[in-house]
Amino acid sequence: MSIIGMQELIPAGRVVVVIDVIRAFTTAAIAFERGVTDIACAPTPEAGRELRRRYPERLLAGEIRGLKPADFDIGNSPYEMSTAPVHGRRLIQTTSNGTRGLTRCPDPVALLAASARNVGATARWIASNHPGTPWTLLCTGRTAEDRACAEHLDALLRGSVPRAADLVDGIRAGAAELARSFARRPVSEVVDLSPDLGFCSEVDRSDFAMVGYIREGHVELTAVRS
Ligand SMILES: O=C(O)[C@H](CS(=O)(=O)O)OP(=O)(O)O
Repeated sequence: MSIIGMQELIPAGRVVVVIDVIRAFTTAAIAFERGVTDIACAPTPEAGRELRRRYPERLLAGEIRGLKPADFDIGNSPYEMSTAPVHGRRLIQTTSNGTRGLTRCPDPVALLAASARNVGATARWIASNHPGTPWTLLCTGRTAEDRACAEHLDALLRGSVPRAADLVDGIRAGAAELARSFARRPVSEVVDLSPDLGFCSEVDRSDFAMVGYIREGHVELTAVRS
């Protein structure tokens, strides 16, 4: 049982949960809530574009340095995803941290993507499907929100009852750290997280785990209710 960062090795024989609260796996959770059927996760923008050449019917979502590239259909924004016409669509998602983290897990017992939005459903899926298997929780960001989500999930998996309010405090602290770092960028590169933070802070709004299957060099996420 461990909580690790992106630089650390992932031990074999684990259920691996890749965590990205701000914003990749909050965006992915909203996509599934709105009727997306599956999400092919790419580690880089070029890999995402390559997947779109292979699957032209899919929408391409994601960011480079937090901003939507002109040739992408949707950014990495939960707010934007909450209004995009995506029902019944298949997506490709590529982001700086979250989708890259998913591809760091070569041979997990099970692979999941999580944010605060589906942390409880993630714990229930693991308890139902892999009781007794050790877990590794991979925080893809360096700021406080992923660590807070990992600690919340770790507590749930151990049978404790963590406080949602503590997780929300961690998300706010992480958002403040990110805002300070964005403020140092040139104006044209500043990312405005404010429309997204409410979505990122809604603990347990999604009632599904996002389970990943490794297919043809990428990870395919589907929403699984337990
Ligand atoms: O879009 C995001 O929130 C980040 C990119 S950045 O760190 O804000 O530039 O990507 P994610 O993979 O969602 O952490």
